[in-house]
Amino acid sequence: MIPIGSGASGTVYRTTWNNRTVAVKERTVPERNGAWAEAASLAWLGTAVPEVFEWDEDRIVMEYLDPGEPDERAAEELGRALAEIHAKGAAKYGCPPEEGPRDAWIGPVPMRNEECDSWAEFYASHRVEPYVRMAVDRGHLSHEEARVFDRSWEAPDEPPARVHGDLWNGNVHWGRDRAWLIDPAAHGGHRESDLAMLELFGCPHLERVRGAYLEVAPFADGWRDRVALHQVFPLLVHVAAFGRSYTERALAAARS
Ligand SMILES: Nc1ncnc2c1ncn2[C@@H]1O[C@H](COP(=O)(O)OP(=O)(O)OP(=O)(O)O)[C@@H](O)[C@H]1O
Repeated sequence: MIPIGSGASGTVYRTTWNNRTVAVKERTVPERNGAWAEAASLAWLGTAVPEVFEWDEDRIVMEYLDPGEPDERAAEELGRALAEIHAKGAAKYGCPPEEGPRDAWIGPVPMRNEECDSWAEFYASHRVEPYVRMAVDRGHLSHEEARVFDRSWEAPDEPPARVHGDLWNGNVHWGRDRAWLIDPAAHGGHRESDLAMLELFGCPHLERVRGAYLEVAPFADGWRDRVALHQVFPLLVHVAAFGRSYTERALAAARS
């Protein structure tokens, strides 16, 4: 077992399994449903993701992805793959991945997938309020600051998309001649959210990824003005999980 990466939830190893080279992600943090949610998310997205061969509560055995360098062609292909995934759709905003758990995780904190009739309701109830509460409880947000998040969240009415759900730069794996999506927290969501999250901490060739995406699946007018709104959720997760260094940015996004 050769360690090849680690993150919030565990360590990833390269090893041999049934005569093939695989990646095994072992959970060092006991997260109920963690492996289940990730395995179900990977299967549900089904495009540009590693194949899952086997999983149990403590580990996922999946296709090993050779490492490579970001390049423009792979970035454009990634944009088109993302459009393809989104277009697979979802039954409702907030629905869990097929055969996946309602109670999942986003990084080191819990994330609940609960069906809602509108994106605005889903976003307020399950992607904003729980993390505002968590951040306040942990002393990372004052009660006065918390009120900034007590607002309505509006994005153009679209059918729910099948979203990756945790699409920050670290969850794009640049392989040999292509890019892969790893570590999803998939659910029925708004497709603008994935692209907005990818922009949050930057991503190599982001313009290429987004350009290729929009060529296939344009967003409604005004999407640039909504990037901050979609970034409120991942920023709040950072505030709740890691503390006040993200508070000002989260507040600014919510005020925009
Ligand atoms: N299938 C794979 N093949 C090759 N390398 C992989 C594979 N899956 C993950 N890795 C490597 O392991 C690293 C950590 O993986 P991953 O993001 O899934 O872990 P994590 O603990 O969920 O991290 P975090 O929650 O902090 O994002 C990745 O950045 C990547 O370099």
